[in-house]
Amino acid sequence: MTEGDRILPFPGRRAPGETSDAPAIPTLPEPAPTLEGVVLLRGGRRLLDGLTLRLPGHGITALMGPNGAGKSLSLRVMAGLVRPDLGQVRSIAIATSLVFQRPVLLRRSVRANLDHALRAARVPRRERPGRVAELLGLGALEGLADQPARALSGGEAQRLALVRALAVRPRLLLLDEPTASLDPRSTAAIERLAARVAEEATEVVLVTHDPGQAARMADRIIFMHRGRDVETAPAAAFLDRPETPAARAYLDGRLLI
Ligand SMILES: Nc1ncnc2c1ncn2[C@@H]1O[C@H](COP(=O)(O)OP(=O)(O)OP(=O)(O)O)[C@@H](O)[C@H]1O
Repeated sequence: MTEGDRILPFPGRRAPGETSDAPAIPTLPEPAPTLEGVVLLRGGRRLLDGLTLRLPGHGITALMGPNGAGKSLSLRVMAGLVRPDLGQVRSIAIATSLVFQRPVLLRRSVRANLDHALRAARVPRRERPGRVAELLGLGALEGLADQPARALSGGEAQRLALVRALAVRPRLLLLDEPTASLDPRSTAAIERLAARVAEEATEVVLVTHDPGQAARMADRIIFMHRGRDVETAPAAAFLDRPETPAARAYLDGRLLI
C-alpha cells in the first residue's frame, strides 16, 4: 500500500480538516486489492473462492457475512497465518496484527504480556517501560498492571489483547469479532479504543455480525458469502439499502451459508 493510498478519503467523506466550503478532493476510483483472486482449498472444498478485498488504507472496514462465509479465514490470510492455494496477497503481514474473539494471553502479569510483545517487536529495552505505560493507559489498564492476565474479566482481557496488538505499531489491525462475548460497557470500551486506533493512522478491519456495531464503527462494509466478496459499499448505504439479494437476506436474518 502506498502512502498515496493512505491519505485519500473514502468516496463521499471529507478529508481531515476539510470544511464544508472546501472543494471536494477527488476520490480514488478503487483501492488496489489487498487480497486478489484468493482461493483456499481444504478437503476438496473451496473455502475462499476467488476472494478480492480492496482496503482503502485507512479507516474502519467491517467484514460481514453468514457463519462459514470465510471472514476469519480471510483475516488469517491477510495476517500471513494461512497461505492461499491461488491468488495474490500484498505483503502486509509484517505490519499487521490480529486480535481474536477469545483473547490469547500469556499466563503472566498484564505488564509482562505487554513487555513480551514489545520485546518480540524488537523495541529496545530502555524504551519498553515507557511504551508499556503508554499501552496500559490506552487500554485503561493502569490499575491492573500487576494482576495475572488470567484473572482479568473478559472485557479487560480483550482490552489487553487489543493494546498488546498495537505493540508492533501495525499499519493494519485485524479484529475478529472482538466484542462477541462482551457486555455493552466492555463492548463500548473496545469500540472506542478501535476507533481511536483508526484515527491514529492504523487501518482497521473488523469482523462483526452486529449491524449496530457496523453502523457505529465502520466507514464501509464488505459483505462476504461462500468465500467470495459479494458487495462493497459505504456502511450507511449497505445497512439501509443492500444491493444484492444475499446481503438483503443476511440483514433480514434469512441467509445461511
Ligand atoms: N483449517 C480448516 N480446515 C478445513 N475447513 C476449515 C478450516 N478453517 C475453516 N474451515 C471452514 O471454512 C469455512 C469458513 O470458515 P471461517 O471461520 O472463515 O468462517 P466465518 O465467516 O469467519 O464464520 P463465523 O461467522 O461462523 O465465524 C467454514 O465452513 C469452516 O468450517
